[in-house]
Amino acid sequence: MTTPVIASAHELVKVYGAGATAVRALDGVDVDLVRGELTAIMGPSGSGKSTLMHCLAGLDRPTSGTVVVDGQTVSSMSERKLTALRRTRIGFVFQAYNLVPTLTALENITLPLDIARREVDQAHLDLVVETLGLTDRLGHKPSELSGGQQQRVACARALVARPAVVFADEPTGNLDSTSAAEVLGFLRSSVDDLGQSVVMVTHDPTSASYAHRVLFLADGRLVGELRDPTAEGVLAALTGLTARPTGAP
Ligand SMILES: Nc1ncnc2c1ncn2[C@@H]1O[C@H](COP(=O)(O)OP(=O)(O)OP(=O)(O)O)[C@@H](O)[C@H]1O
Repeated sequence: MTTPVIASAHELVKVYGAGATAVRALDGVDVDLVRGELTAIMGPSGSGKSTLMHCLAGLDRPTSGTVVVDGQTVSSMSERKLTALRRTRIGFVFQAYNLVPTLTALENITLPLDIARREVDQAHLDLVVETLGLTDRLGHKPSELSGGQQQRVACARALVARPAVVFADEPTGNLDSTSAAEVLGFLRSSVDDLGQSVVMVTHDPTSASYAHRVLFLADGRLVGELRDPTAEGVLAALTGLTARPTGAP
């Protein structure tokens, strides 16, 4: 049975370093992320957004607390199982695209499936490629593509294996506003039309307004959320957060 929760954190704590220089990047985060939604994580610089995403995605181990993704307890998994989970059930989109320069767009898109020796579902590949407007760019190398096109290739690569959830870390951080709108529109339609679940870290209120739900972090804690946000609403919430005195509850 599929639950409505695709990923959850319970009493999640992440401390970097030790002693006087220790940094409590996450300070007891409890959250359920809903399947079939685009969730944005926002907050001031250093509030723990990337750390939360990395712990949820199994890229980083929490100091304490529990992370469950797609029904599996990631926080206590062996490294070998975690690698398998990341490869088969989780898709990633990074700010820097991370495409292989010597491969064509198509080869980049199918690379994770090729590495996992899984067959390409041609109909799904065609759908993803068409939705992303990449059909006539498949034979191009990354250096022959614009930044927006490269990021769309990275999105296609994340989606083609039908992961349970896609984690995107500042996916539009390097893009102009037109390309950013295309990529965000696609991430949203991958949820609305393809049934994907997507979690995205962003600094940008306009980007966050594409989400179904925005979570706000401050000082390693979840301090609020907005449903069906507007860019203005997100900006107002963020302004309230940055105006908080340091260490305020
Ligand atoms: N590997 C690390 N070692 C030590 N401290 C770290 C490490 N990674 C993050 N931190 C610290 O943990 C805190 C949270 O960092 P994190 O990168 O999660 O914040 P963020 O909200 O994503 O910030 P930004 O918006 O600037 O990217 C910060 O104080 C940061 O300096």
